Amino acid sequence: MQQRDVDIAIIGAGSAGLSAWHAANKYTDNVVLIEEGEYGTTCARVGCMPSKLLIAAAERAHQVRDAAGFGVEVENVTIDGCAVMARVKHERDGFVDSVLTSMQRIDEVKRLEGHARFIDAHTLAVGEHSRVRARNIIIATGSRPTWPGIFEGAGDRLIVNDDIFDWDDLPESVAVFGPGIIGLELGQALHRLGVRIRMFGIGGSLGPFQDATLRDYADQTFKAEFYLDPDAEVESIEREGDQVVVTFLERDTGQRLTEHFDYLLAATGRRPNVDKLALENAGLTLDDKGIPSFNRFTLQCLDASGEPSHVFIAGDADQELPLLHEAINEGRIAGDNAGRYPDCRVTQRNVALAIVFTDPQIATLGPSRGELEQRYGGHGCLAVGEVTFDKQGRAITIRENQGMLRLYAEHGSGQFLGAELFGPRIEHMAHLLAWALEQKLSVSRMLEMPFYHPVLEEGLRSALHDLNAKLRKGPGIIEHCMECGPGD
Ligand SMILES: Cc1cc2nc3c(=O)[nH]c(=O)nc-3n(C[C@H](O)[C@H](O)[C@H](O)COP(=O)(O)OP(=O)(O)OC[C@H]3O[C@@H](n4cnc5c(N)ncnc54)[C@H](O)[C@@H]3O)c2cc1C
Ligand SMILES: NC(=O)c1ccc[n+]([C@@H]2O[C@H](COP(=O)([O-])OP(=O)(O)OC[C@H]3O[C@@H](n4cnc5c(N)ncnc54)[C@H](O)[C@@H]3O)[C@@H](O)[C@H]2O)c1
Repeated sequence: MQQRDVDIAIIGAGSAGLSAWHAANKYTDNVVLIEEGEYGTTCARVGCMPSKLLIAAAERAHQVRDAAGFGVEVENVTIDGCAVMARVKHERDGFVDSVLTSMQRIDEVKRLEGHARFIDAHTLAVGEHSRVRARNIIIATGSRPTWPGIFEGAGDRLIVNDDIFDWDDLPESVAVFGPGIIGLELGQALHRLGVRIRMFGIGGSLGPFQDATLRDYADQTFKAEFYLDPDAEVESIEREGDQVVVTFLERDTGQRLTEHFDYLLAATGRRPNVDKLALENAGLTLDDKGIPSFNRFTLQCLDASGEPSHVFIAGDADQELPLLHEAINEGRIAGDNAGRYPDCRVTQRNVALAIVFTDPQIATLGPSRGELEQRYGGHGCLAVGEVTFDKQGRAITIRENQGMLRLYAEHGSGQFLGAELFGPRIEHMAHLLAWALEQKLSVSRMLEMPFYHPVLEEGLRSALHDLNAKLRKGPGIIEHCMECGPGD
């Protein structure tokens, strides 16, 4: 049994762990990075990057098929599933390689391979081979997919996102369970690549939407493209030969259908990897899901008496905002504070920003609609402005005139509070709005910003006009805005 004494031990060499490692190394070179699985990060291996590669192929297929709408005839569009997957895997391997190359800068003696668990508040066991005693510990263990027991009926035809990126060819059919972020992104991409899909949800929830108006709009939009039932009645899931047999009531007809699929994709949420850390030995306060309670500005976990401890948590492991940029920011804050401990600094956190790479794209920024309702709704202080893209000029020119924006602001101050967005190329507009939110701009001030013509952001300007009118700080757009160009 190897015994190590270190200043800082980091559990997990994912995006949060690597970011923590770089920050902590500015304070001490006695840091150890512990990893139980493959190096390369979830983001590069099975998350953000391969999913966006698959989506990019699907977008191209969709554009080619849609070309006829512009008078451009493309005949015999075929999808070569093997070529699609070969590109996904080739580019994915490139992203993983770049992570592995940067990891080579970490001295081998500073890495430990094996599963880490707490022996006591300052001691970790790593596999059966090492014990690490650390002044500070950073938990950066990420998350993993989770699914209900009924899916087990699918046997080894039950897959998660990781499995898709191992395929050599595209299958004929997939039953997608969970119209959340992963389900919508991957399900729509598979559909556009010619895979027969049905998408089943539970309780009506769809993507990250909290705004019911927007959720209904998006539901109708996606439903027009592929079979989607966010509140599905699935009666059974069974295995038959090499296939999964799903019996369900069809959304519009209520008819009982039994269909065969090659796979069942479970996209029903992720759980943080904190359940196998023996946290009961760490002397921390745990919440009702077994996740350490922590301060989001220092990333410090609370000890059993509720005081800031020497243990930190970052990335998907804390489940607060399971997104890549948050994992990196949190890793940096945790690494920095572990290095400074006990003189930990409170760090400014960015406004929440999340983008879903469906078509139309989805984005949320600022506090959720639920939080805003709680803070402002009951007092009649929340104003909502909206616009649809149906008649928006630029969106019509590119045949992407589907979508709706819902923007929120505070009555009185007129301050912009956040938004839920669904529309063409929303990733860019979401950044503009997140930056405006960071700057604490009022809606009137945002309307003073330059808007080019003809661009999708003119749709945003219309939503801002509507919001400003709801705030009673300016006129709404009654008909077409005379100051604007056509199709604002
Ligand atoms: C399909 C998919 C698509 C996504 N797309 C996006 C996107 O477009 N944009 C975006 O912002 N986010 C996206 N995400 C989310 C993003 O990938 C995660 O938020 C991010 O990768 C989390 O990083 P992390 O460091 O917390 O976890 P990870 O990168 O998973 O690292 C955790 C590491 O800890 C290790 N570990 C766990 N337990 C132990 C232990 N006990 N001992 C030792 N090691 C351990 C694991 O093996 C793992 O390597 C996506 C996720 C998925 C699944
Ligand atoms: N573009 C991005 O930034 C991106 C992309 C992918 C993943 N992610 C991250 O990964 C996280 C996890 O994504 P996810 O899609 O797995 O989780 P999610 O929470 O977004 O969605 C899970 C969905 O599954 C549904 N569901 C739950 N149980 C079900 C059941 N029994 N049958 C049918 N549906 C069921 C839920 O109602 C929900 O709609 C996200 O929260 C996000 O932070 C981000």
